[in-house]
Amino acid sequence: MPVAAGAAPSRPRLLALLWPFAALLALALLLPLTGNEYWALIATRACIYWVLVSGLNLIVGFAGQLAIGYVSLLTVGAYTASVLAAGNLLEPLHPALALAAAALLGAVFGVVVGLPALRLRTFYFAMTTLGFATIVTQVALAWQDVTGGGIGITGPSLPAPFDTAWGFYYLCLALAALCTWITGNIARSRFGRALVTLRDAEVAAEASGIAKPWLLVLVFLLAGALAGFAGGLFATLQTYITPDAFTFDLSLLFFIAVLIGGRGSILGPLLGTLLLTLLPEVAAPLAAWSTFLYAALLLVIVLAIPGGIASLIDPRNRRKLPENRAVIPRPELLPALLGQQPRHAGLTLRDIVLAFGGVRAIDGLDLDLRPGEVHGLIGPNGSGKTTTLNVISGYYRPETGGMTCDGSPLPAGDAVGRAARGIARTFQTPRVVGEASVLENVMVGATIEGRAGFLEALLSLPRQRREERMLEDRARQALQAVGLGALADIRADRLQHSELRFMEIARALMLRPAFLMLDEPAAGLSTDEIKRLDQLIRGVSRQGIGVLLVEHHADLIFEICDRITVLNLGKVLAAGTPEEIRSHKEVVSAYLGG
Ligand SMILES: Nc1ncnc2c1ncn2[C@@H]1O[C@H](COP(=O)(O)OP(=O)(O)OP(=O)(O)O)[C@@H](O)[C@H]1O
Repeated sequence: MPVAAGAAPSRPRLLALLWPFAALLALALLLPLTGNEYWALIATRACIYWVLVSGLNLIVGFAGQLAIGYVSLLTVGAYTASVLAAGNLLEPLHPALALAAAALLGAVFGVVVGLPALRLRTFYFAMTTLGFATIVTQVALAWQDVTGGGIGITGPSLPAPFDTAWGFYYLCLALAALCTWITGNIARSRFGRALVTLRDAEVAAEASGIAKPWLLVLVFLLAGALAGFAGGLFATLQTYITPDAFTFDLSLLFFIAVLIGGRGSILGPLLGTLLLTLLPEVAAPLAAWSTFLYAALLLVIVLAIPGGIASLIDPRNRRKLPENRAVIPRPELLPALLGQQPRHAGLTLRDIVLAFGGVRAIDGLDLDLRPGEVHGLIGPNGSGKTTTLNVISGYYRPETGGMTCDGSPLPAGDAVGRAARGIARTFQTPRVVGEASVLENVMVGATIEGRAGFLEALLSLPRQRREERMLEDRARQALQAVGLGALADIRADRLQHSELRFMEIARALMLRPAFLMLDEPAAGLSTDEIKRLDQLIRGVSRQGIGVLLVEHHADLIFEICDRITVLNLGKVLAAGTPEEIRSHKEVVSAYLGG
């Protein structure tokens, strides 16, 4: 039921997805029937918090960035709106314009706060967001002429019909609903899937051509604008603000609302925000203990339900899976999925050298990968096979040597650019997003084909919806082809190891690649599964795709490869057809044995 990052759902699934939101909205619309203005105040506050948390959710819950000090953007928005409406800096602005300016400044500061995330990891980034929150509060205190310093400043007051408790409540409710809709749209778009893939499987995201900096900047812009706007609304609700209103507790509330809600969900954090806003009211005598209550609630959720509220309400967790299921690929579906590759010049490596400290992992390697051929790369452990794959896919930058792809140079060390050159890969240990469905994981493979921009995704415009439908159809086709069609809507972390290997192949095929590099795809597979993998790889190469196969299963290698390169201590020990390799004396004694 949570709106997880993912594919455009079919109609019954859409209804299942939407009814909790519709029920919450119906309850919220009926709230004025209570006639109790105190509830109007609490519910308005919950709506305003959600405007902020909905954006923060994309950063924390989807992108996995620990932005703890997000109260700073609420502060920036609240002061911007108040100062501009009061005319302390310029001529007084209309409150609506002051709120718009708060969103604008929030967006700018959102990016400023977010930029360190491009370089810093987890806790270091969390610390910078906290540092920023302190700076903003100090500026609000010190800039007395404008902000009123410790004495504070009057918040904007909106004109009729928003100048009554219920009038303002309806405005905030409409804005909260709008935020739910737009962030849900992002979550279900290629941008949402890209965010969770960057969070859980960064190398797989890069291999699919997903560029982290741009994506994060867009999300920081959006989340900052929402937080700034929420700040303006907060100042309106409070009618008067001082720096004390923006406590660390409040920042903690926003952050914990996302965590207890669950990562990669919209409904979970929405319920988390409601819970945390209502909790101090229900337990009013414990108000002084609110930080303690938040921390205790967080501990209970983390220990008892690590996936948060979202995991409790996610139907993909409950659907029973057949016990003795088998992956039966259908290579006959590959022509429709992949089309026929146009003839191209292949992929070449010349004189590649790469050393790690004193270890020459690759030492003068030449390799030619031709279209429509399966090229085996074999050798003992530590001979440089995976390193070769990482050099081709741009993760490692060789010290010397050059590469070309289809006749033009392949720049070293550009992992994100490989997808656009038609180079796809799988990993020795499958890199997947466990909390996303199998279908969503596979759809990530064709992220770079999306033409609809962030704004189109935000508003779910026709081109965006059309592309999503096409992408979902193709991903289902790819899953049928590798034999996982029946598991498309299951969470990936419920799959067996062998199924994950086939899922990674489906994700790579989504790119309709010119070259496919498979890193030990048969590892952990049963004999039957290896036979089926064999059929699948042959099917792929028949479509004109050049396959580079790194493998330890000699039977598979000699069965399907057109050419084989044998590495030893980073050097080519032998290269040729399977027959030539089988009768190569040094290979037999060094690697094949006997
Ligand atoms: N990131 C790294 N830092 C330091 N040394 C590394 C790194 N990656 C690989 N090596 C070293 O480079 C050599 C080649 O490693 P590589 O993983 O490419 O071998 P491989 O043939 O793929 O082995 P396996 O079959 O065990 O996967 C090894 O000696 C390994 O220890």
